[in-house]
Amino acid sequence: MDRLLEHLNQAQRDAVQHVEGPMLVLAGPGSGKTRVVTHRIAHLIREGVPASHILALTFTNKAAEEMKKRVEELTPGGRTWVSTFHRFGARLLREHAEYVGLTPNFTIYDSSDAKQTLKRVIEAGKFRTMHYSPERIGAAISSAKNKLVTADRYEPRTGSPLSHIVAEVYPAYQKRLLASSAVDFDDLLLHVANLLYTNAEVRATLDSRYRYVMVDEYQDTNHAQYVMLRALSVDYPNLAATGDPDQSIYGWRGADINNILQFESDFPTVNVVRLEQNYRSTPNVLRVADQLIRCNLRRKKKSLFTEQAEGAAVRLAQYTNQDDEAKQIGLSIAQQIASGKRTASDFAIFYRVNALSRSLERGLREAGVPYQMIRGQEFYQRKEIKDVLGYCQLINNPRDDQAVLRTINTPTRGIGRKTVDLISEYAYIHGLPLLDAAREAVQVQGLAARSAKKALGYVQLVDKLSKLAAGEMEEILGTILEETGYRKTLAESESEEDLNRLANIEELLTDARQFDEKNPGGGHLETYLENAWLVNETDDWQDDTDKVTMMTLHAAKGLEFPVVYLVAVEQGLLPHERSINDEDQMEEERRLAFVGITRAEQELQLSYAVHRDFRGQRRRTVPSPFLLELPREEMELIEPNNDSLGYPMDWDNFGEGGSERDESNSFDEYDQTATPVEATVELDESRPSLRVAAAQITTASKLSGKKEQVAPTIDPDSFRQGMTVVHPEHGPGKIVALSGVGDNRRATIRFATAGEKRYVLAYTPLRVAGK
Ligand SMILES: Nc1ncnc2c1ncn2[C@@H]1O[C@H](COP(=O)(O)OP(=O)(O)OP(=O)(O)O)[C@@H](O)[C@H]1O
Ligand SMILES: [Mg+2]
Repeated sequence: MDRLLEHLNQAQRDAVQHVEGPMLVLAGPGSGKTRVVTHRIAHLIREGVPASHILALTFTNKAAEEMKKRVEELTPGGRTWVSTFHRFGARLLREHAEYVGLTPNFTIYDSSDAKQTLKRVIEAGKFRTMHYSPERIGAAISSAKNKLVTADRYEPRTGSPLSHIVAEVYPAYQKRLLASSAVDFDDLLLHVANLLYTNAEVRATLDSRYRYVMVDEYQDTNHAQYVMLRALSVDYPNLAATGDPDQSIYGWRGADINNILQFESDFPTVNVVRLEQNYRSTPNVLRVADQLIRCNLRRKKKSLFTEQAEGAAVRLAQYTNQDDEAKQIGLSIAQQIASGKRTASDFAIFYRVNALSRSLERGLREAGVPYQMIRGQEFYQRKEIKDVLGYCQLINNPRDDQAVLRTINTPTRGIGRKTVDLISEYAYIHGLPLLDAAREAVQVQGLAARSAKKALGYVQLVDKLSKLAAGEMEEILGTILEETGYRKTLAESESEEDLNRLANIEELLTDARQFDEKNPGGGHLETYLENAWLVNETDDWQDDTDKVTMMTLHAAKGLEFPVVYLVAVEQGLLPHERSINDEDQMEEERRLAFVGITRAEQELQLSYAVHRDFRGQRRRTVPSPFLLELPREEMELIEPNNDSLGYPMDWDNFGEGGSERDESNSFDEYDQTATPVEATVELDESRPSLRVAAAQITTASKLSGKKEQVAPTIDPDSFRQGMTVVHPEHGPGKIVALSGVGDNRRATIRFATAGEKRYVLAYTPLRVAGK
């Protein structure tokens, strides 16, 4: 048998061998949907379809990379586009930026930059926002964008004061973004969908370029994504979607479950394939999952079977409090590892919101269990990182006003709020980007000559940095740190916080160096920035290290682990408080629990604590109503040591408890909005660059001076940006920037008398000052 089809069942083979026309693979968890996507790509290439005609889209970078890896294993050398929707959107938009009024070097604002911009728009326009926060207004704009309602078509609704405010603010916000040549995350999809919708020529070109479009996790597409996919499947209607409506968990981000339910009416000739065999989980896990999801009324029934043998009973554990929960789970994992039965990477712990992870971290740490927490973008959200990248943004896109505001007085250079306001006003009147307005500072009315001079100094600094744009990333960042005085300011500070910041900056340089190794030759500034902008939650996840994985239920989608712990299955947390009075949202919460449960291969434990400290309050919890929906007769119930509990556990009535609960102090921690922006923070010592290697350099003067002999004894890796080194001829100098790797590692050094010089480190007799 054909090796590609060998490890597939008949239904999977049918899907993989489908070539022309639309296809929908509708199937439950663990049935091989993702496997079908990768194998089908390989099959298409095998059938002679050029790899460049195939586009595969999914939702996280991690999933996209995983797919890319599989496809490369199956068909080495094929160059298929496997990407997230947002990256794909960014790519198309750069190609066609002018159609939507952007420049190709546009900046992508993360949610905090977008929020700042919105705040400025509200302030500058003196909009009467009443009691609506910028967040509320921003969420309403985002929701409109996801439904493809552009600023000029937004209609206020009678009876909705918020919509009247949005109708005023949204166009002003959009105008401000365009003036800065910037987009927010939603725009990446909105602009592209609109472009495809309104420009027949571009649409036809792209439709014919991407003839075979595949989408995994189709149930999570929103309207904008749907329009994009439809537009790319008109002349070549070979759209293949795989998904499971029971796993639709992004309703709050505009995902529209109807996209999958309507697929068959959108494409009447669709080939619908159902996969019914689950290869992931034991029958025990599947029965629990099935019982739960049956309680959703708005769903299509699916059947799922497994040939796996009966496994361990699913456990339902009750703990005294969250510390007990964390401690017991930590100990249990430690024991299983110690007995040799499992390794740390076999385990995953899922929770509804990130804030629940703190006690678990402690529990694992105390039990000596290595773990990694998946928290996404946090690193790129740090102030110091955003500050430095702000300069990069400006080099890449001088119209980016948000980047000017971030950097103009960072580090402090005596440009005060008043100066910035006056320049902003001037920019507004003359329709100029802020940087250009600052360039004309002497003409700004009311601006003191001294302030104008400082503003000009800033402009000159940016101009100087802009000359670097084509360089390597490590060199660009190093020069920014040096020229702006950013590093110096941090290094001279005595505060612990600044030292941490300095360490993060070191890490950024390491990150840049790794990037340069993968993208040699320089000139990749925009790609580097785009990677930083479009980081997702699971990006930092290392699946090759032996650690327990801790993540939110949302991040767990598509993954699988031998042993899964789902914690804090409590009313108000899972289901989340905000969902409790809304049947649709309750169904989505149930789907979220279903996603968590179906990640388990062999063992699953659900748990809740009787008391939980959350957001500074201790309260008696109510177990999740979902627990009542499970087949408890076949589950193993684990009770705590009841001495500390003070009352017996009443399994039949446990849903009734919680009378002590203080409703006014609800669990309203809702960090869903943070999902697209959060980084692995695996304790503190994790980042390699924090361990700045001690510089050990053998000076070349001890050697004969011949290059061949010098090279092997110098360790170019031990030089760091900002270090003071001594050159035998020019004396002491400071390393301004570094670039290149190995024997090609170069340094730009600024000497007190000899000015700036560039050296190949391996061949230059330098020593670290003080050594
Ligand atoms: N025919 C098969 N034979 C053996 N193993 C299989 C087969 N098909 C899939 N698998 C394995 O089953 C597991 C689940 O497959 P996959 O992740 O593709 O399922 P899925 O339908 O995408 O699940 P989810 O809905 O959770 O995303 C994987 O480990 C996969 O390698
Ligand atoms: Mg999958």
